[in-house]
Amino acid sequence: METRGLTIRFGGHVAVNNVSCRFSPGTLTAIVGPNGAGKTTYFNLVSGQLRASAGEVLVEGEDVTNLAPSARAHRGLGRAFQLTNLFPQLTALENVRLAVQSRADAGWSLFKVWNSRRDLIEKAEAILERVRLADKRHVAPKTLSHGDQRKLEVALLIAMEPKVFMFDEPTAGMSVDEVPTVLELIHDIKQRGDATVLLVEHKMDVVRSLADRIVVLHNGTLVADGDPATVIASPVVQEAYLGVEVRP
Ligand SMILES: Nc1ncnc2c1ncn2[C@@H]1O[C@H](COP(=O)(O)OP(=O)(O)OP(=O)(O)O)[C@@H](O)[C@H]1O
Repeated sequence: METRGLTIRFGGHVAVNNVSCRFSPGTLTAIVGPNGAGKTTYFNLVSGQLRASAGEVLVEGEDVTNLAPSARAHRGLGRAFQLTNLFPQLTALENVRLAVQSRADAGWSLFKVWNSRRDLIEKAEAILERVRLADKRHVAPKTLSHGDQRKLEVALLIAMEPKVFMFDEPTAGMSVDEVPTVLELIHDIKQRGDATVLLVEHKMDVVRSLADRIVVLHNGTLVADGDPATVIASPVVQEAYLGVEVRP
């Protein structure tokens, strides 16, 4: 996935400013920066929730800039959303079943398709197992703990088999004991295949433990890009992101 000169203006304010960046399969890139730096807006531009004022988004060389979010999702851009795409009246397993069916172009009927496609059932169950939710398969999403809801979001994303996984602060609001599992799942996604993983994250310990590369945004502009140790040590990050005053 690649963005070229990606820019959005809100009135006179440039929230994302001419960001050109290429992300490779098998790599987890953390996008960091202070509050209001433009990280979530950049994600919105990539996934299509916002339309760019200028620039392009490319997936495997194809320009998707003018496509709606659903069409971008079909091209392989997968973004984890907080339960907005869940069916609350269905169980965790049924939700994953529907996502698996949708990916297999097997339609949206839960019963008709389900009885004839044992392979899809097994796939949904394997995904729930992979995200450590097998024992909660028959539970309604809203009764799950916050951490388990996040795991279910990851399950739905895995079911869609995207080329690019996008996580925006995946551990936000989670209790301390729930964090490691979700981080493990994200690590596992990167390890398993050749997925491109993008992570917006404030917590530097999380970034350090997961990222192969760090991109820093500041006032909408890309100000640093490289391997974690180099980027974290760079004066621009010490000053702009960590708030350390750097003197010559
Ligand atoms: N729809 C909008 N209309 C006007 N301004 C917006 C809109 N969306 C974002 N902005 C502005 O764009 C800038 C970037 O916001 P954004 O939420 O992308 O930052 P962020 O880096 O994700 O911050 P945080 O870490 O606090 O989530 C901010 O100044 C914000 O106020």
